[in-house]
Amino acid sequence: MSTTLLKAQGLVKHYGSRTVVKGISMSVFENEILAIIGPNGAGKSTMIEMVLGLKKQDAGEVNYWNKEFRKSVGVQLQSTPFFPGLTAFENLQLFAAFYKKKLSKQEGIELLTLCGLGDVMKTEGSKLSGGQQKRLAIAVALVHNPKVVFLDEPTAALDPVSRREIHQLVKNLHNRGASVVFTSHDMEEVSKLSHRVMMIDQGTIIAEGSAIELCELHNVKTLEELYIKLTIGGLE
Ligand SMILES: Nc1ncnc2c1ncn2[C@@H]1O[C@H](COP(=O)(O)OP(=O)(O)OP(=O)(O)O)[C@@H](O)[C@H]1O
Repeated sequence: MSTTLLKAQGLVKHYGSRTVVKGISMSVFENEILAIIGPNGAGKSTMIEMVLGLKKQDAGEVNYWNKEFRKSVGVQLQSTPFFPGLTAFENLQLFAAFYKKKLSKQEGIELLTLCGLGDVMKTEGSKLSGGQQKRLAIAVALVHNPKVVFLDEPTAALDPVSRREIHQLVKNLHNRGASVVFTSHDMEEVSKLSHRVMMIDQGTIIAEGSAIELCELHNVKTLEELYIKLTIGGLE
């Protein structure tokens, strides 16, 4: 039985009169790749932000495997603001300092190269292309060698080769023992990468299990078919 690294129970979030997360419970286990999927506006990012303590929930609680969890969690949100005037490398150094980690030049070069930014280390972070900024956000999420990494749409807006590189990066993180929680709208990517899938619609979990289990259970061939079946009731 794997260790539970994080357990969220009964999370609720209201915005004005709208309830966008309606009592979601979730766990993250050691060394798993968990995909959170669902339509735009389903509540995925809000859920992740509450789990990370970046947004305050209106009800429910989140427990981590230890009180110092922030030191062991890496986060790439959908948009990461980089510090103006600082290069990609300097941004990475600055984020490392937030985690009280001294980043050697060699470590910084290796991480940026791993994230496909070897050629643009000296370019100002805020002037990188959209896809490169996404990669820098992922590098920042990994700078302190975290045990759990949350990646919110890590491959959105990336070209096909860059996507594959991010897939490899996720596999590498898993191989070195980390857990990865990611969101994506690419069902093929989710099927290939994840061990477990959590499908959210309108603020509630509508399916949970491995992609294979879920397809068998709902008698469909692909996760995309399942997604369509469960979220809009199937195509005629
Ligand atoms: N700060 C906010 N104020 C008001 N409404 C918000 C706020 N943040 C999010 N919402 C609303 O909450 C709902 C859930 O948003 P969320 O970003 O969690 O969805 P998502 O599942 O991550 O969507 P996507 O796939 O498009 O990223 C949406 O209807 C969104 O408009």
